Amino acid sequence: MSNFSRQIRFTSSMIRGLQYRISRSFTTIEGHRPTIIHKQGLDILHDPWFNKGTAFSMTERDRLELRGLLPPNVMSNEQQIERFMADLKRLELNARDGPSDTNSLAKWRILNRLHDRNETMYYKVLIAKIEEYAPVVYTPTVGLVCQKYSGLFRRPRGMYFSAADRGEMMSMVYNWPADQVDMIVVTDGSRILGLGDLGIQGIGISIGKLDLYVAAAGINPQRVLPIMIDVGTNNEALLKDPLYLGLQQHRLDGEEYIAVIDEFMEAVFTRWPHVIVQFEDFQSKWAFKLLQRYRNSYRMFNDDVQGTAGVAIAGLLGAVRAQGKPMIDFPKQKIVVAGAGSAGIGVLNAARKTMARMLGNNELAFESAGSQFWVVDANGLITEERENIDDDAKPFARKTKEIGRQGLREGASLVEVVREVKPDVLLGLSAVGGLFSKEVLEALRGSTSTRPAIFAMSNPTTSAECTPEEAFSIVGDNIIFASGSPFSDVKLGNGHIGHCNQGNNMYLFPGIGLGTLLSGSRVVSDGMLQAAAECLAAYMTEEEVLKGIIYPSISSIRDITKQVAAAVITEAIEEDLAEGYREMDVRELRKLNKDELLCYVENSMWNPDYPTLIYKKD
Ligand SMILES: NC(=O)c1ccc[n+]([C@@H]2O[C@H](COP(=O)([O-])OP(=O)(O)OC[C@H]3O[C@@H](n4cnc5c(N)ncnc54)[C@H](O)[C@@H]3O)[C@@H](O)[C@H]2O)c1
Ligand SMILES: O=C(O)C[C@H](O)C(=O)O
Ligand SMILES: [Mg+2]
Repeated sequence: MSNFSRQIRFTSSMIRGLQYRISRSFTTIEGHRPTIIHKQGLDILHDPWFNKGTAFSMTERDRLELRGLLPPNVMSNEQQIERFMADLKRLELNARDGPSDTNSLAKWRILNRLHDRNETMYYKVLIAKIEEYAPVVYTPTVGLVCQKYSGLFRRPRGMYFSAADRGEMMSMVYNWPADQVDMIVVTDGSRILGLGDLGIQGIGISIGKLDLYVAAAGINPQRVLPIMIDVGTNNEALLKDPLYLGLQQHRLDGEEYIAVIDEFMEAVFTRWPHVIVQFEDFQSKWAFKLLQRYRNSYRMFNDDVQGTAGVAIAGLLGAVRAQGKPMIDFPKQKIVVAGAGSAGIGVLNAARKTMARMLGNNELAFESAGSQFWVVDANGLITEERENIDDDAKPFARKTKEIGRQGLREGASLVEVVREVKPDVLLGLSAVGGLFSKEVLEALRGSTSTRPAIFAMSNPTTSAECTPEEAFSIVGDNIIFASGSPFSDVKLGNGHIGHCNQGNNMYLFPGIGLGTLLSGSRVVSDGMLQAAAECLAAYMTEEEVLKGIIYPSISSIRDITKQVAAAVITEAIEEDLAEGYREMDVRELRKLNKDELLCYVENSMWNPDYPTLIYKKD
């Protein structure tokens, strides 16, 4: 559409200006160029990208034929937000007993309606109050939203490709109005958080992830696209629900399934050759296969496999430092992992590689690193005796002889494994709420570590393997604790605080996406992912980790994302993958020193400021 192309042209010239500024100084003052639009009056007020509501100045109201269409008192940005927040604050006052599902959903509705009518203000609120509202637009409330999506759906957001669209996708992509899309988050709804198959309703997770792309990575909201690929659902309740909005058929499988995803990938990359596609919440069965299928030919990554792995590595290294040891001691950690799905296996592979690198990066080192992990799934401890073992889990199956010596056996329960292994780290990616029961946590008291670490990473809150209260009260005040969904810190008896870190892939995926975009790399390489993880690990100071703070606060997510993106770009340049982005071609990119690169990243981030609007006839 012409609006979009105009916007894009302006952004290009802004980047040119930016290059100039980078060469002159490192200030980040963004000149606000006007935006030319081709609509007037009510059409503007009904367009969430241009609507400023009561904040339209009188001159703009005259210029855009808005006079009389709004109440006369022009509000400042601050007043506008204050008026909006009043609704949300009322809800908070009504929720004295803590957040209830009804209350969280009510907050989501209020924010979602704002998103529908005024994008700039929505992101202004989200960025300014990310600590308060990430739990509403992202985990845990987004889980609830997905569970109820068929009922909550009002206005469409994003695109739906279904099994019924086979053969049509190449033309369907042109129904999306934007000529430029930077970031797609796609799901098939088959494993939404720890809530299982939610079919088409899983689109909520793509929307939530992209909200973080805008808020944390400053991706322009006009260039993000949430996508749901509806290949059916195996959720019997949804199949029977007459109000379910998706295809009421069982999921496609095998070649038929792959054909749909192949067609989708070809279609989106034909229309937007530079887009980055993040795969989200695909059941493990497909997560790895699709990643292997596409990662060398498309700009894509799987957040659950690769983003989670990096966040876990950063946390695991933080836990080593919190024990007062150097990171290089990581290969000595004994790690029990509960869950061998896309997330668990992703973490295991990355942790093993990291250990192997520290041990000398040879075959022997890789073998030796493998012996630091004990993996427990729904059928207990995984050993070489396991029948029909998944190829992805096979490298982590324990040898029968070895575990015999440890007093363990195939299928041993989690509590038995923890009791016998006495691990330094207990990490859960099982999607089973409460899996780290009193018995399991009591067994962890026998850990040989001075500061055992517990990662209850499953989402949403109801799927967390344990709460921080349970962990601190049963295992002890000295533990390190992280959970996937947010929990409050715990007050410990001695007046100290038991820190509840949020170990969530939100600390990496926005930076991986932004870094890939700005580097112009055609693929997301292992090295780029590793650089992202190392950057997050290095973000925490010695003082913080010794206090048990191994992940940053979400309030600094924009800064973390900037650093991660710069690390990803640097690695892409080093691996000769970078091709540059728009006017910042790779030669220019190579010339930037570290500070200049950070400045370039920051200047490339979209900020939620109302642009001056100028009307021009189409
Ligand atoms: N914190 C994060 O950033 C993050 C990132 C990705 C995924 N996750 C969470 O991880 C969870 C798992 O995701 P996934 O894609 O790997 O799911 P999945 O369903 O593929 O895997 C779950 C695994 O847990 C195992 N399991 C089930 N019951 C168990 C039990 N009683 N004891 C031990 N293991 C058991 C299953 O056998 C399977 O191996 C989800 O809740 C998801 O929200 C969190
Ligand atoms: O969505 C999240 O909060 C993290 C992760 O991607 C998950 O699937 O749980
Ligand atoms: Mg996910």
